[in-house]
Amino acid sequence: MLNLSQNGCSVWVASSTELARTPTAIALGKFDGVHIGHQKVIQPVLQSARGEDGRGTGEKIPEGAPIHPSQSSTLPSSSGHIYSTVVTFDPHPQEFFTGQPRALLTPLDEKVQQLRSLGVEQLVLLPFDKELSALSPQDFVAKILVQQLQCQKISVGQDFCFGKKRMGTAQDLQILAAQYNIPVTIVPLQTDTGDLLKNSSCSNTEPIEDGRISTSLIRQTLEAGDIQRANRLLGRPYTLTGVVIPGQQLGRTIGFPTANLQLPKDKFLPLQGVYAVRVIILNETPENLPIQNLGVMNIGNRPTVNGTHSSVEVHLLDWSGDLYGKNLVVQLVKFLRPEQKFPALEALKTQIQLDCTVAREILSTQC
Ligand SMILES: Nc1ncnc2c1ncn2[C@@H]1O[C@H](COP(=O)(O)OP(=O)(O)OP(=O)(O)O)[C@@H](O)[C@H]1O
Ligand SMILES: Cc1cc2nc3c(=O)[nH]c(=O)nc-3n(C[C@H](O)[C@H](O)[C@H](O)CO)c2cc1C
Repeated sequence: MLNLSQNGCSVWVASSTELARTPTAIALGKFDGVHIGHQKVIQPVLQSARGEDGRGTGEKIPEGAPIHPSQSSTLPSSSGHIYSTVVTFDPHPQEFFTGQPRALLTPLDEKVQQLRSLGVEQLVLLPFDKELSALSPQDFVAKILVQQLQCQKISVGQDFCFGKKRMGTAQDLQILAAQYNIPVTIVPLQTDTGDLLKNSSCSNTEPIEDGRISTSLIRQTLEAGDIQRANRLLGRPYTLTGVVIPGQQLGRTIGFPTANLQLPKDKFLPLQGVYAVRVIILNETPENLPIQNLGVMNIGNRPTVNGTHSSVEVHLLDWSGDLYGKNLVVQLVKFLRPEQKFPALEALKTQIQLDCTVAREILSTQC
């Protein structure tokens, strides 16, 4: 088990049910993106851990309290505390069935950060393998949720499916869990009303998409470069988080040094091209408030300089200094243009200058 801790707040990440802290209030799902639909599913388990629904005492575990991993096997909590827990699958079931690695909106570290900011105490990663995928819905509830995780309450989205061949529905879960006196909240699917309203005023020959907020919709939206919509569906900006690595030291020669980001290899990338972004340089000292900078980012192969591989690089406006080895959080705000091959570096330089002007204008008006 891995304890990721920052500012005294911890999310316990248990890679097996034996390592989980119990009893639990469980939000079940894949939760890639931790978007606003996911957040609604997670909400009820936070309430129960706070004791607002009469289950559990709501007794607070001191933030960052050191818990030794050897103490952490399904210990019933002596305080009566119910751990707000997200239970998910690792690898993503689709990756298991197809054998193809799947790019994620929120790779593990980012998912943990997002869950922490919502107030989740524990993330349990169920190893998705042949054995787990063959469990019947009845066995999944009895063995994993009840026996191993000592679940007191469950929350799922309306389209949740589980067990062998995805046979079990959210309603089945409700019926099965009722046998153990465990209440199940089924959260209705959230829709993107902003776009539904827009669609309803469009010509009626266009297919009206149902606007259901989903990981796939956000991936499509990012692939199309519609960052504003993706951010609305996520309930926060889509971010690329990584460490700055050295490149060919070319950027500085054209007056635009760029921090090259190394991202988790399973991070989902949006449409290639140039973006207006905000950049947080993560401090080594957590007491200091992180500083937010304005910037421009390019995702692409840099055809003008005969680049051989795709890179993600950011130029910070009105900033100078050394970023090598630092961790940056890049928040995407708006797609500006596709990447182009310029006949000469001078033309690229003129274009980047223009990109900076446009980005400055956008970033001064949009969040
Ligand atoms: N405004 C700025 N924005 C981004 N990086 C900056 C800025 N000012 C200074 N730097 C520093 O300069 C480095 C980038 O310089 P430069 O682009 O010349 O070389 P590089 O890292 O080898 O990248 P590339 O291969 O893209 O040229 C950054 O990693 C950072 O340490
Ligand atoms: C805002 C911005 C826009 C860029 N646009 C392009 C582009 O259109 N074509 C290209 O080949 N490289 C582009 N680059 C990458 C550029 O070639 C690279 O930063 C330098 O050559 C240094 O590696 C861009 C970089 C930035 C920061």
